[in-house]
Amino acid sequence: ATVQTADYLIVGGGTAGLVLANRLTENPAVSVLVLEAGGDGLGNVNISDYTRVGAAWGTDIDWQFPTQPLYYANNRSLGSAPRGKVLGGSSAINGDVFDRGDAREYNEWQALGNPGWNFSTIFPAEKQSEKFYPPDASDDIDYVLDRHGTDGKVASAFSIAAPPIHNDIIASVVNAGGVETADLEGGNVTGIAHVTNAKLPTNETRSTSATAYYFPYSYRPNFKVILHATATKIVWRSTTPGNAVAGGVEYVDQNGVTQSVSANTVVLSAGSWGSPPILERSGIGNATFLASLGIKSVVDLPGVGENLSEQTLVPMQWQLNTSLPIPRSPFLLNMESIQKTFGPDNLSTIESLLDAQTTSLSNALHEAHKRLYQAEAPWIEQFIRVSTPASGPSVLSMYAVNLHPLSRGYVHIVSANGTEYPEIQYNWFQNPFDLYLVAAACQRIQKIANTPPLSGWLTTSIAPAPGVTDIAGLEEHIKNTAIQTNHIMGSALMAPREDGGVVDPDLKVYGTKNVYVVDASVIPIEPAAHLQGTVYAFAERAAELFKQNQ
Ligand SMILES: Cc1cc2nc3c(=O)[nH]c(=O)nc-3n(C[C@H](O)[C@H](O)[C@H](O)COP(=O)(O)OP(=O)(O)OC[C@H]3O[C@@H](n4cnc5c(N)ncnc54)[C@H](O)[C@@H]3O)c2cc1C
Repeated sequence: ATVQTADYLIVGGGTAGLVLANRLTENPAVSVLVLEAGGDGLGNVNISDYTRVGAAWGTDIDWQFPTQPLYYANNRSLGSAPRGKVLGGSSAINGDVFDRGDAREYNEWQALGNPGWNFSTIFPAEKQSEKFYPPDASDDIDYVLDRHGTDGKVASAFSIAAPPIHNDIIASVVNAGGVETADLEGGNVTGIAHVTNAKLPTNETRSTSATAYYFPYSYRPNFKVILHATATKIVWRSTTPGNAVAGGVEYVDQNGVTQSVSANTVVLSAGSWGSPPILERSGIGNATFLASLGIKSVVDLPGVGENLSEQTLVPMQWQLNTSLPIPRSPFLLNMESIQKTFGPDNLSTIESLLDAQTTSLSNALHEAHKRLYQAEAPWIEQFIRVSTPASGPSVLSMYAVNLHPLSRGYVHIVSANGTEYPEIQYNWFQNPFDLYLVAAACQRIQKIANTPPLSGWLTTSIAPAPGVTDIAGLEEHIKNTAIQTNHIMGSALMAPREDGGVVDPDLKVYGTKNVYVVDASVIPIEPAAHLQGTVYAFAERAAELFKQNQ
């Protein structure tokens, strides 16, 4: 086997991994080696054309992770779930929405026992990651420049001009008691506004972590990437209890041959379904579970693979009375608190459901969610777009997204075999709070749709069927139609060890001397946003920490 060495070995050249690799290699004295299971993706139009959302799913640049049937949603199967298997990772195949979370959410990262992780450190990291291109005045899209970064690496811009119906959608949200905001960035994510894409407007191509953080810097001699290299497990130099030392990583190359690389520091950036399985195969996880698979325990860490969080998305759609001359409009996002969703007089049932601890959510996370509620943090997103099929009238979609689900799933290996898919269970709606909340969110969307001037555009409801307006009927609609946002996180939680944590605030895995996780799996509280903007900011801040600790 070929042996290469580096100061830092980063497993996964995805969204977070390439940010860290880029920032560390700014110092020519530091060498970084990235192992990426996929290829470079160069020339793949399903990556570069950001409007082709979904075209890459099910192809060779998608992992196509199998998922378990949803026990609490009529045992429905979602089949396989997409994750990017290519340089850039999921930033290369995602929906390309680019936005960030609320200050109240980032401050809860710190309140959970992670000093230094709060809005005052994340906001500068957000700006550091972004290069914002303001829209033309003729596009009729508001923004606030100082909420954006203008000097960072990920290009962001609004997509095409908004059609006139958008002003009526905004007016109906306001008429139904909501608020309009000029720009959802900057830490107060409340109200309705347009949202940017990660794209370079000069040539209308997608900005990924590979186009932003790798390709322009691949000339650096200290920044090496091995493609088609699937890491299987950590190779230990010593397994002294409480202080295990990694010597490197084993991987399978494109010919199926096992190779190894050595490094002073091992960083897992293989994503929320990629990093926990590598830890488990390396002996880090629930010791009893690992013993059942014949794996010797190195660190007994029951939080590994647990606490998997995924925001659900429920379709609410109406037929328009006209066919608009656009295939699809840009996205509008309306972010609202639970108090807004229910109205002030209808909170008692949801409060008692929120108080009940019925899931595997740790007490610390449960308390954090209660504080978010008290602070009236954004909790429900309405993800809004108008699209026009090849024939027939246009369709208004106002998806209901639960930003802070209490139900938690898991990802665990099924054998010690390094390339076998893990078992993934989302566990949606295990906690009745989630189902009831989303049903009320659907009613809130129906109220907005029935409010002028938007109501004047709409004919029949497509989803759910016309007349389904009561909580019970909407709960069935939710169970039968909820799909992923693909914002998975939390499966290698940054939290105190006694609260199910896997990494400490320096992102170091408990019980090890030199193993870290830097990807969405450590993020402890969901942002009121689509996840990539937060992952970029998180990884920028992680890189700062690594540099400080060098
Ligand atoms: C279909 C889809 C749509 C989405 N839509 C949006 C959206 O519109 N807006 C938004 O903000 N967010 C969106 N997201 C979420 C966002 O893209 C992710 O949260 C984010 O990219 C995750 O970053 P990450 O670094 O944790 O993982 P990833 O970017 O997935 O990186 C993990 C990397 O590790 C590699 N890897 C995994 N295992 C191994 C191994 N064993 N050996 C070597 N390499 C390995 C993978 O190939 C990949 O390159 C979407 C995600 C998906 C999948």
